[in-house]
Amino acid sequence: MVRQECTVENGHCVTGNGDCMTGNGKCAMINSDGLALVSPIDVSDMPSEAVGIDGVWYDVTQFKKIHPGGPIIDQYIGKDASTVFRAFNHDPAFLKRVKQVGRYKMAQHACDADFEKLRQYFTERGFFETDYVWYVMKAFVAMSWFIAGVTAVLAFDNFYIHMLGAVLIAFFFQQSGFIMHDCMHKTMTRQRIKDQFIGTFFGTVGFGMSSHWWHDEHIIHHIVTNAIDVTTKFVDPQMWELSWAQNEKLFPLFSGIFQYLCIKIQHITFVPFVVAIGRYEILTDSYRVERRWYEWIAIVLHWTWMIALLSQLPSWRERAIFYVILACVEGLFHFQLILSHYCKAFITMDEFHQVSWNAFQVLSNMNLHTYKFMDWYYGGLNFHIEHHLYPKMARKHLRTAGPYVKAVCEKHGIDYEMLSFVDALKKTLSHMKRVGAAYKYQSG
Ligand code: HEM
Repeated sequence: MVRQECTVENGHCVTGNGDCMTGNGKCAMINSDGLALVSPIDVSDMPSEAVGIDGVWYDVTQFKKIHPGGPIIDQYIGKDASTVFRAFNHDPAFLKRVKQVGRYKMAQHACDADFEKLRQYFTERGFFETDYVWYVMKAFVAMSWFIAGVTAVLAFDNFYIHMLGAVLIAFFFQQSGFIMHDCMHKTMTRQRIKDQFIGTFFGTVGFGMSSHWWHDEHIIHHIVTNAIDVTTKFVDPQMWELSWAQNEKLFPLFSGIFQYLCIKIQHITFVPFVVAIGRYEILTDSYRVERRWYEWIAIVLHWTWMIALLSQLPSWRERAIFYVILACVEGLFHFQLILSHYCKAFITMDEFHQVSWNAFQVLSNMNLHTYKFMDWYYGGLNFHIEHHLYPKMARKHLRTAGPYVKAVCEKHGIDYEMLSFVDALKKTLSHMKRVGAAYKYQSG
């Protein structure tokens, strides 16, 4: 950690920890990624398990057990959660459910006020509202891929058309995945139960993975993106795999000769692994953990239609090839999420609570540069920085939000990165190679 020159306005440090009382411009601490750090809050007199919002401690000892956002709230006990509370569009009225148990001195990052102003501007422009006509079209597109895929299997007696059917079904999976993503962020009807139901229809019955399992992991991924606590082995669950380490900070989680060999050749295995086993991995991961009966009904429904479709193919060989093609094409779609994060900043949980949450969302994300007409293919999530900063924003508005977010980043010197898919892949592969080379063997 080093000290950086900081900007002083009206006697206050506007770059870093807000303690620049001397005005000598040398007081803000920055970490190795160049992020300004604020001093940790003094919690010595915090009376109970409390979360800080806008300078007030709220006792969550009981509430955390029923918090709809899940146990991730634990990570904010004794911490200031004002930014993340707003990022998930919590209604301030929710706070009436919890008791105030004290006050604390907030330390603010200069950029946060601008990101918040942007939120208000986007709210006024209706970016957090649902366009139902747009969603009807999205559902129509997804179902069209499905009908085309099924028709290719049922109406033709030709091997190659059957395999084309596998590709079409993979596109149905992709579009269903995006709709499930919206629903699990509650950005469709914006009503919890309805969105979860629609999300389960597209994500579990359609795509085949447990949508609620995915939601539970995804919420954590959004809040502690690219973060790790080595002591407790707590890590962004969507950003770590057993077979590669995309950042040096993940090294303590790996050991043994098998993982050593995997990491050493990770830049070679990365693409084939994602394509060939990505789908099987995500499905089996979700089945291993899932215990909710309604999810299991949806999983059975998925396999019912899938087996019924496969049974229409003339031989076991053709069925096997069909599913492998379908899984590989769907595996290709996984790159989008991976490329948006893998070569970006990683952070320890200690530092995580000292940096600006907004600034770190920008630094731990990358946008994919593409033409507007291709947004359907990326589900609009090619504007991943905007999605992470404003997870409740309707995805049809992410592209429009882009230039505004970029302007705030430029104002505050935060590196806003946007690369083409090919450049992002090249950068990720050379990053994986460099990280793999740095890994030293650790016995298990
Ligand atoms: C005392 C403070 C808090 C209260 C009273 C509270 C309350 C709530 C409520 C009522 C919801 C449901 C909103 C809805 O369905 O529209 C919710 C959702 C959520 N909360 Fe909190 N929350 C608090 C703090 C936090 C903190 C500190 C975090 C981050 C670590 C967080 C993360 C979330 C997330 C991610 C969701 C959305 C879950 C989803 O979309 O399924 N909350 N919270």
